[in-house]
Amino acid sequence: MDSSFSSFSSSSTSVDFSAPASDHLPSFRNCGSSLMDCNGGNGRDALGDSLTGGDYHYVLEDVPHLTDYLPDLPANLNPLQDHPAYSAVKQYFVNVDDAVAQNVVVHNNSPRGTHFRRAGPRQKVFFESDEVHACIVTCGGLCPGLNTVIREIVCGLYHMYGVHKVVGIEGGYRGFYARNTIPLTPKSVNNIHKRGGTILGTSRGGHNTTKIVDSIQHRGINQVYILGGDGTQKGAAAIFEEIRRRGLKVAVAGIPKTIDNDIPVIDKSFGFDTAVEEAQRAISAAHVESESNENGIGLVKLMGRNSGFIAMYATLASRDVDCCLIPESPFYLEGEGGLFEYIEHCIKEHGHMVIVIAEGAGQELMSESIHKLDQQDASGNKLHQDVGLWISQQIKDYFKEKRKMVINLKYIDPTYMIRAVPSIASDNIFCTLLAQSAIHGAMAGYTGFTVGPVNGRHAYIPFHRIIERQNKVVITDRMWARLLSSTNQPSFLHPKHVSDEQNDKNLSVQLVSSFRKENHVEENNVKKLK
Ligand SMILES: Nc1ncnc2c1ncn2[C@@H]1O[C@H](COP(=O)(O)OP(=O)(O)O)[C@@H](O)[C@H]1O
Ligand SMILES: O=P(O)(O)OC[C@H]1O[C@](O)(COP(=O)(O)O)[C@@H](O)[C@@H]1O
Ligand SMILES: [Mg+2]
Repeated sequence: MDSSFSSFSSSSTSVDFSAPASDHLPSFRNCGSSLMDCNGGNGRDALGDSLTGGDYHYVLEDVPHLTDYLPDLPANLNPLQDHPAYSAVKQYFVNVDDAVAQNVVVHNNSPRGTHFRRAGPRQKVFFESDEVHACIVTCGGLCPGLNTVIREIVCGLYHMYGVHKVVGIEGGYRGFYARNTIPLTPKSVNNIHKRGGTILGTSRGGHNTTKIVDSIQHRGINQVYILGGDGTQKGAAAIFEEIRRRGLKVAVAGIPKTIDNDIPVIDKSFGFDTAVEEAQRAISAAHVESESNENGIGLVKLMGRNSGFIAMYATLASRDVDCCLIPESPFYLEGEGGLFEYIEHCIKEHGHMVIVIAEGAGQELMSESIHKLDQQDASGNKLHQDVGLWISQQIKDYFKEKRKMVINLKYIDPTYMIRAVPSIASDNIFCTLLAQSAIHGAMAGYTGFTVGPVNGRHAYIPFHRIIERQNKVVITDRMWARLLSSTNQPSFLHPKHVSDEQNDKNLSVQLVSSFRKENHVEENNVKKLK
């Protein structure tokens, strides 16, 4: 095998079709969490030669199908073929072997690499319309667009597939076993997309796989639509495994929700654009305040627990921001090239400045200067200390005590306002497509998948690819370089400290401490912070 192939096979269960067609087993591919014969006797269309025996280095990271463990499941023709709106569409159904490439930037000798099954309606469905009993649950933090996805799942099931039994699970995962369900109809959800939040309620914690699957089984639910972030998708994967173990005809579909944009593989999560848009209002306010006061500093804290995408994109969009601090890019306060020096430069040069800080930035600095509290939320996510308040105080103290300068710092914390708003128009369309892709996948018998755009095309992605890591800003990528060039802020890093391992979770700390050691910043800095 060509050694270059290894970089394309990020999952340990990936199957390599790189060998010549005659050499490999054409019916094998990666079906979610286990390797299966997905081609024989399972009622599914066989994969065409183009998928399995075509060009070299083609990997399909496929999702499970109900017929993988229920081989005698009968298929029916998709009712959409008689639907007045869709039947006129040329090629409305996706081809059975359509796949979406994970890598679209290639060289003339590149392997074809990893692909995901393309989302969309299939000619064959594995559920009769009147047999479907679907449920929808929303888990984790809020995100603009949740209600739109709920609405579009309900309306899509009703209007595209004639499904009339859809219920909502109240209050996140624990609602499966602790609450009654809410009947959902196109009428009851008609206006919900105009509201922020989730009409179903949400929660952290409370994931009990056995109790949840008992409830699904007991209620006769056979399609489960799960809206949530990385934690939720882990929970969805556990639910799917238990359903498969029990041999139930229940499709489990995940719809990725995260305002932090921390879910990997997909291009972007819904609500993210709304959040960036809403953040502009806070940044503009910070700019106005800072411009109007002598030595004004406007400081805005935005969400981003481990990933700084909202801060980065809001900064790039605004152009009013002079410094953006994110969890992925360590920084330091004092000394040459530090934040304080840069603030002083901006104030002297322009008379004011705007700083955007993501909530997860600078946590390692804070823990050096204040008592560290190792707290978690009910889902096990690390609870951060308020970096906005902390850094405001650090800046004020430094300029008052060390520089004898009067500064006017205005701290704006719009975090919950940003995620509680209704989604903007482009997110509404995105939510609609996600909901419809999820419905088509479940009706076609796929299960154990998350739906999302990969290079602009919706795909079914196995859970393990979604939950194996978090999506982070790569500070050696062009986007971060664009940000640095737009704000003119220091990178806070010596180039030699930036390695390929930069997304290692310990790297922030390593980078900061190695920088300090080499530049003798530690003594001066940490003591002063204390
Ligand atoms: N590893 C896990 N296994 C099973 N369930 C999980 C796991 N991590 C989180 N969950 C559940 O998923 C739900 C949402 O997780 P959380 O991390 O709060 O939000 P998000 O899904 O937005 O990341 C919670 O109900 C939590 O109990
Ligand atoms: O206060 P809450 O509701 O726990 O939410 C805070 C967290 O929720 C988020 O907005 C999103 O997190 P999730 O996507 O994991 O739900 C984070 O940015 C933030 O740290
Ligand atoms: Mg999360």
